[in-house]
Amino acid sequence: MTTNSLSYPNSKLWLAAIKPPMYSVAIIPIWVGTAVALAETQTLSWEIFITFLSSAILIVAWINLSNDVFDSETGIDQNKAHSLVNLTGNKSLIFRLGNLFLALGILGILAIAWLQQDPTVLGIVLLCCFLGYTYQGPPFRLGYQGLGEIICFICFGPLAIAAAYYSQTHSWSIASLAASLIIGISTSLILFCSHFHQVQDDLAAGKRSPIVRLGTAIGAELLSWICGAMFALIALFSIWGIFPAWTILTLLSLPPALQLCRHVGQYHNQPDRVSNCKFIAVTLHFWSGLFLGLGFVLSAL
Ligand SMILES: C/C(=C\COP(=O)(O)OP(=O)(O)O)CCC[C@H](C)CCC[C@H](C)CCCC(C)C
Ligand SMILES: O=C(O)C1=CC(=O)c2ccccc2C1=O
Repeated sequence: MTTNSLSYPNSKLWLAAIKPPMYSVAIIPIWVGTAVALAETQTLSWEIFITFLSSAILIVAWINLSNDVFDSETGIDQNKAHSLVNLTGNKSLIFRLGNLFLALGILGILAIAWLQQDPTVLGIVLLCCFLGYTYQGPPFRLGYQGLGEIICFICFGPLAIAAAYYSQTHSWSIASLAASLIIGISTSLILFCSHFHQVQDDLAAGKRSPIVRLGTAIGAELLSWICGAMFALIALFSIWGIFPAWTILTLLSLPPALQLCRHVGQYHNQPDRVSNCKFIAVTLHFWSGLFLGLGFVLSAL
């Protein structure tokens, strides 16, 4: 088996660089927006759903590849063996590959806009891509000011879910807006958790992530409050009748939420031990999003 200078098998480094579980952030908002549309209209265009899903995956691939490119320019990824730029030693290849994914992703959304003779979805997705660029690309690099979580919330929550819902219905809805708040929170939690183990590297590169600003102890406490608020919102939206009763299924994702809060609470200041918390947050995002969408689909039957 091929190994690198740190004696990690190269296959593991490549998997860590490609981050397959992270593509949950592309799938879930399209699934939830489409599920709300199905529940409200009893109709579903599979063609639009599959095209939107493929485009979202390609766009998230672009944001990840370009993140490695832009981070290689600021030096923040110097110690990150699983950066695609460090692994290949070819920044321009990763940049061009990322741009190809972006172009293909936008092409899929263009096809939806052309098919429906309506540019609304295209406009929303282009706005997402621009905001995603401002997170990491020059001259903005807003992630370095600690603004990543807000951008993430807006893009993967209200914007992505409104676009997925609109692509099916050509209208807007309160339920889809409420669902987007839940998905926006759970997606931002992933980014928030990804900063706990990177405080030293972030400080050295001048990146003032929320965890650099707050410290790991307050960050861990805030994480528990945000998780609590997320489940409280789900319960309130169900009680108020904005969500159908079946969405109570989302409570089945409480175990990963509890695991995440306990794990970060215990190890917030131990980078080696807390480094996997991002993937517990992905598990929470995946299951809560899956059950939330399922709740809407079941209510349509
Ligand atoms: C690449 C992202 C985070 C990595 O951040 P960081 O540099 O701290 O981590 P590493 O240590 O791994 O280098 C994700 C950033 C997401 C961004 C804030 C918002 C992106 C918006 C998307 C373009 C929206 C896609 C919408 C689609 C689902 C229709
Ligand atoms: O590599 C990462 O840490 C992340 C990649 C990514 O695409 C994403 C998307 C939405 C929220 C968080 C994250 C990451 O943390």
